Amino acid sequence: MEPKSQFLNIKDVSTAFKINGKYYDAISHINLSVHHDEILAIVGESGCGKSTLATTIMGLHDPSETKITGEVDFEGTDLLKLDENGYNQFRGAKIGMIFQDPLSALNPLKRIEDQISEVMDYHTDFSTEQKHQRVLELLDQVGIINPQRTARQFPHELSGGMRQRVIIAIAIACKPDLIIADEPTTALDVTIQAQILDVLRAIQKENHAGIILITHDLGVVAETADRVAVMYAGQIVEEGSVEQIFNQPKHPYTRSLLRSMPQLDKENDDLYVIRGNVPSLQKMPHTGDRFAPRIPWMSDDEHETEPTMHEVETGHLVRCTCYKSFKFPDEQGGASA
Ligand SMILES: Nc1ncnc2c1ncn2[C@@H]1O[C@H](COP(=O)(O)OP(=O)(O)OP(=O)(O)O)[C@@H](O)[C@H]1O
Repeated sequence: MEPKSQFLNIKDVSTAFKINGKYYDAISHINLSVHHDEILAIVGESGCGKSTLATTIMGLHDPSETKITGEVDFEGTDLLKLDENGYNQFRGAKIGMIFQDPLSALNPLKRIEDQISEVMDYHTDFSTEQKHQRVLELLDQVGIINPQRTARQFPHELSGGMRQRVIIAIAIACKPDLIIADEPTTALDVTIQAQILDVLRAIQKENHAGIILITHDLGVVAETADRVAVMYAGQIVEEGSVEQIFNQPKHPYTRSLLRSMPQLDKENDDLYVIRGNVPSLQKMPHTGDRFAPRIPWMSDDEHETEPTMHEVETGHLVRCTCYKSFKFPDEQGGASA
């Protein structure tokens, strides 16, 4: 098999929001790449900066309220240098987006066909008939049973799962190389969730797209992703293949997330609860391991002062050397959780 080529390189990207006149980093010095033919999951609790990373790549921040540094190299173009017009050449065409809430992403007053055609109006010179055919093909590709009928319908006539399929159809209409899916299944029930993830996987295979899948749900990650980046408090704390992350998790945060995940085959009466909360932007520590306050039984000298990423195996990176001595209280005897 040919090695997968990387086409998105996020280099040292930080995004800060202006709060009461001062800038605070929501994501700090992110380095990450995405390859064709892969699903890269970004996981972490709410407030870790996952969506900020997605909206930074997509150029969706108001420059008067946000300070962004670094480089987002997409097939040779630094997206962060583009103005709104420049970005519009990429969004919808080479980069597709799928958000959590399909209802608010669709126009309630327009038929599904018109909403899918719109993106082609902008990025292709298809005739009306070509667009119509493509709409039917796309609806079929995302698993809609009766594309003719759905094309004529309005969003309120569709179920949540159907609407999310339509959003995916819009996102893939121009065969983008990159699809960013931010919590695409959170609003859906479990059965529909599985179907939508199947659709995403099929599209990734068919279109050779690279997909960034943002989720807080490790079950979704295990089911869907090829590679995983774990984010905590605006930083990537661990990155690796789905097998490396699930079978040999290293960072205390990754291990804590996995321990707090309900298991299908076990009684989940006393699931692990991660102490404390993700710090707010104003309270974000700038030195030391940002996760340290939530594992207070570890002593300061077990953490690096300025934690950096360490490659523990090919493609498996972990921030801070504290992973070497980290144990949960019940693994070391004595101290209580
Ligand atoms: N426009 C903004 N102005 C100020 N702070 C913001 C803004 N957008 C996000 N934040 C803050 O940045 C941090 C990261 O938020 P973000 O939404 O990226 O996290 P997330 O991991 O995607 O969480 P969720 O899963 O809840 O969406 C949070 O502390 C959030 O409150």
